[in-house]
Order: sequence, then C-alpha cells, then structure tokens
Amino acid sequence: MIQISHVTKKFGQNISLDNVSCEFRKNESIALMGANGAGKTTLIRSILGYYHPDAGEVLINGLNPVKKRVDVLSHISFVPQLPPPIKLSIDELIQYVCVSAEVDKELVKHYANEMKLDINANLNKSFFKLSGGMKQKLLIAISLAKKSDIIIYDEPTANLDPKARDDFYRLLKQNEQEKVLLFVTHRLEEVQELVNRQIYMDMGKIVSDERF
Ligand SMILES: Nc1ncnc2c1ncn2[C@@H]1O[C@H](COP(=O)(O)OP(=O)(O)OP(=O)(O)O)[C@@H](O)[C@H]1O
Repeated sequence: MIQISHVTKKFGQNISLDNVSCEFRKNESIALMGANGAGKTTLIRSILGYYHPDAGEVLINGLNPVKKRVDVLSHISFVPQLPPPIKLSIDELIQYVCVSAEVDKELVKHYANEMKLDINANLNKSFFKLSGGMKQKLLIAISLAKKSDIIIYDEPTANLDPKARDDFYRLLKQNEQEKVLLFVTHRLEEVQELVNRQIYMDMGKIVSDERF
C-alpha cells in the first residue's frame, strides 16, 4: 500500500533520508521511532507528497504522491505534530472537511464526543482559539471519521491529558482493521498494545525494523 524504494531526501548538504526502502501494508500498525532529527517527519512528508525525493520513489496505492496529491490524500488521514494555524471556526472547518473529503458530520461529532470535546458548545469559536488539546481532539475526531485506508499520526498525543490519551487509543483500537496505521512516537509504551511493527530511524536510515 505504501512503497518506499531507495528514497533519498537532502536539504542542502544535510541528508535527511538516506536511501530508505520499506513497505507498509494493510493491517500493519507501525510505531516509527528515533531520536530528534532522525528523519521521521521527513519520511511522513514524503509519503504525503509534501517533499519530492532527490532519488528513489514513493508510491501510495501505486500512485506518486507528488503528482497525484489529491488522489493520494483522499486515502490518508493525517494528524500532524503541531496543529496548523487554521482561521476557520469549528463549524466552518467541519463543514469544509465534510464537503471536501466526504466525511460524515455526525461521525465527527460522535468521535469528538467520545474524546470529551463538546463541539456544539464551541461551533462558532475559531480553531486557533481552542486549547492545544482541544485542537488535537478535533483533528483526531476528523481523522477517525474520514474512512481512510491509511492513518498517519505524528506524535498526536503530545497535548492530550491522560484520560484523553486513553480515549484516543481505545477509539483507534476499534478502527485499525484493514488499514495502515503509522505512528510517529517517542513513547513506545503508550502504543505498544496497538502496534505490530516497530521501526527505528537514525541519521536518515532505518536501523531496525521488527514485526511481532
Ligand atoms: N524543511 C527543511 N529544511 C531543512 N532541513 C530540514 C527540513 N525538514 C527537516 N530537515 C532536517 O532533516 C533532518 C530530519 O528532520 P525530521 O524533522 O525528519 O526529524 P524527526 O525524526 O522527525 O525529528 P523530531 O523527533 O525532532 O520530530 C533534521 O536534520 C532537520 O533539520
């Protein structure tokens, strides 16, 4: 489903991905780990088509994510490390997502509710005025409501309190079948029950890749 073949990505003299090859298939839940600067986010951004590799190829369901960005992103739910500075109100944002990505509004509300985020009480609030944790909860609710076959989370729980983390992992467990679930995390113990593959990166390379 995700094929990464001999991908190299440089920024100036700095090699962020160094001839990386790997595949992620349906029903795999992967913890992607490694020290700060190891290349995890660069790999994710290459999968999302934000970066054009200097060498090698990324294919998502057989499509090049740079050339077929809209098609590729329609199959992916992505929650970034830092919520983007969206100026829309919650209502406008949900409306936008529902129309552009064919997401069911009631399902967004359902998942938000499960994450203890009261959407109805905040409909007219700007997204950027929500607390960090509330933003993350809303993005997670949208990512779950969008019926994607690939879900990518780049440290999604950084702003969540312990109860919200438990809610998040419970919902993910109910949702992970038939998907690729890719987690960037520094806290393996949190996702250990959820993942069946662990990948470590260091200095732009995959240094260990274990399935269990
Ligand atoms: N847009 C960019 N311009 C220049 N250098 C970049 C860019 N993005 C990443 N890098 C460099 O690529 C290397 C890998 O960064 P990356 O963000 O992929 O690491 P990471 O493993 O996600 O780290 P962290 O755990 O800190 O999020 C770093 O040396 C970083 O400085």
